[in-house]
Amino acid sequence: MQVCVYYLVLRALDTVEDDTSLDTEIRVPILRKIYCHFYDPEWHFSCGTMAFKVLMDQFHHVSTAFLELDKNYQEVIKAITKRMGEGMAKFLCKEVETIEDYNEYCHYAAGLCGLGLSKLFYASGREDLAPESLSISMGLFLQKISIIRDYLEDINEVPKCRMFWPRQIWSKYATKLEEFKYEENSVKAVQCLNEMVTDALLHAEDCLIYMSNVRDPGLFRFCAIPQIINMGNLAMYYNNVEIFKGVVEMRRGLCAKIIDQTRTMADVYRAFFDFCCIMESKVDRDDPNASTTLKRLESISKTCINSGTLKQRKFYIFNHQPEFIIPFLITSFLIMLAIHLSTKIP
Ligand SMILES: CC(C)=CCC/C(C)=C/CC/C(C)=C/COP(=O)(O)OP(=O)(O)O
Repeated sequence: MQVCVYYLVLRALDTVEDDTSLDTEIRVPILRKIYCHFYDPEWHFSCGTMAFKVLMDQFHHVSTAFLELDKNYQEVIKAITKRMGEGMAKFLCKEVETIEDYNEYCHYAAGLCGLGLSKLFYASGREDLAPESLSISMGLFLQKISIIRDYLEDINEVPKCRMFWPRQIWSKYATKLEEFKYEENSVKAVQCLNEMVTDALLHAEDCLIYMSNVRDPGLFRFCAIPQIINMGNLAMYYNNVEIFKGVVEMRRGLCAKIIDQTRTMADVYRAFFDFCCIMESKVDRDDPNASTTLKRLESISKTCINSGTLKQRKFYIFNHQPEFIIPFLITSFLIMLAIHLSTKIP
């Protein structure tokens, strides 16, 4: 229940932050003060679209549920919402220029979410309190991959584009971030993408340490499944020009397999190791960041190998093969059946 309320509260913050149809001057005070409205069951603020609009229009359900939580949980949720709202408000008025800004923005948008979750796990008595920096890395790793994936959506946002890729990185490859949308800039766009992926890889090892310390099986799956999907997405985005053309998403079958088969830390090491191998195989030696990328991948792979748990290797690597073969076999069978039946019918 506490995680559900926490999610809805943070989703409300995100909805206010994302609604570019509202002026910054309107959104900033809402972001800064939303935590005060948890105590006012009448409060709501109409913004966002679809399910997010329903959430905002009927926010009283969230505040009612919030007030039913234990005081310990309320304090954690309130404190994180306050800090996150402040940070998001800061970045509505400021561009992400440097890598330091990028890390700071991701800290507010997701690092704090990780910190709050660790505090909720601790308050529930199911976990020890995780070190802050590891909790923050769990959020940063997810957030950075989300920012990489959303390049096109953010740049095409109306009425005003949004830019979370740091200028310090993209300015090495373009004079304007939107240049990456155009086919003729594909080579530079992919080089920039690869640098963004290489930067995100910095958080993978912290995530492995964090997850290796989670004891409760339910909480472990809650943490591990999104991180494996995240690492798989990162492998898919690396060196992939499609990021600049539309949505690139992991196949649902592979997501389902991850959800179904993730139980222990050995499953996480195996997945991270396989996705590192996939990325390694995609590194173009002429890429300006190739050696840094390879170094980071090697370091993550070593952590997985040193865990001593990699028995069933290449679990995710070869899996696309059967998924390709099955539709092929079904089609072949249907064709043969059709031929057979056509010879029987006079
Ligand atoms: C300790 C621990 C378990 C930490 C995890 C912290 C956590 C869940 C951070 C959220 C990160 C993230 C990418 C949110 C956006 O989701 P989205 O893809 O729905 O984003 P969007 O709709 O805003 O694009």
